[in-house]
Amino acid sequence: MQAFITIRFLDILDILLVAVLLYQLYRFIKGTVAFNIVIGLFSLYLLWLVVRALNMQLLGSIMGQFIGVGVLALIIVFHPEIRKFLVFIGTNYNVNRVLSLDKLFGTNKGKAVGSEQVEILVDACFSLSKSKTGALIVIARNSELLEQINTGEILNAQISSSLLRTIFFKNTPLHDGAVIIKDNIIVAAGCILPLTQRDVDKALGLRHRAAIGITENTDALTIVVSEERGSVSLAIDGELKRRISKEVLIELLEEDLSPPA
Ligand SMILES: Nc1ncnc2c1ncn2[C@@H]1O[C@H](COP(=O)(O)OP(=O)(O)OP(=O)(O)O)[C@@H](O)[C@H]1O
Repeated sequence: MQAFITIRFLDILDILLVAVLLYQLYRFIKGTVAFNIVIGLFSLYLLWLVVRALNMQLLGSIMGQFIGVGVLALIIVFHPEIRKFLVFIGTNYNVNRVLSLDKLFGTNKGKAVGSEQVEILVDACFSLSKSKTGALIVIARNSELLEQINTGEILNAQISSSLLRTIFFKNTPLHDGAVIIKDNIIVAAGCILPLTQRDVDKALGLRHRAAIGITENTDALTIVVSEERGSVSLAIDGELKRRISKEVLIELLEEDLSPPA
């Protein structure tokens, strides 16, 4: 007897790819207003299917017209999200890790920040925390962050605790904005980062929103020192680990900055 449904390997791959894409899309829009819009549109689509199944002509044709222009409307409404999503696909560290030219040609640069520099960095952060000096330090990994670097002042200086404390010293020209570190070098200071659009704790201000924002679409890590509370937090993959101790920060940095196996 002929099997009623035949499932090919490609069908399974197809379903898996759609599932991964939907999951990435969910992660991307979760907590944003786009999530509510998607739920609203999906409910409308389900309603339209029911209306069609019940053969309700008038309502069906009105909703059909609406759904007919739906794709165009979606592109217009979600223009910023679609742009961000495409950038995310292109710069996401997982994709970069798999397709990395460095890896292909065996020129992997190793750790973005060496163990010695991690210690200097952490010392500087806790010294800033003690004096309640606000700071925002981004460590770039595979993402180049050129767009953000270009908004600041290029320094290309060795990582040193005194330099970091000087940069963030209140009322100096470079204390506003973020420092970006790449390949063991302080590349730039006074950089402007994208703010997260997600619903975060209302107690978090712009510095913390910027720390989260840059890690949502890139594989960068961000250390943020609160000027108000003196607490130190670390943002990774759009999540903020708040009020962490010196030991935990060193541990997390060592773990996350290790080159991919
Ligand atoms: N988009 C941005 N990119 C980089 N730095 C930013 C950005 N927006 C704000 N900042 C920095 O954050 C500072 C303002 O921080 P704000 O007090 O709003 O944040 P916060 O999260 O409450 O931090 P704190 O706990 O230190 O007060 C600004 O002076 C500026 O240095």
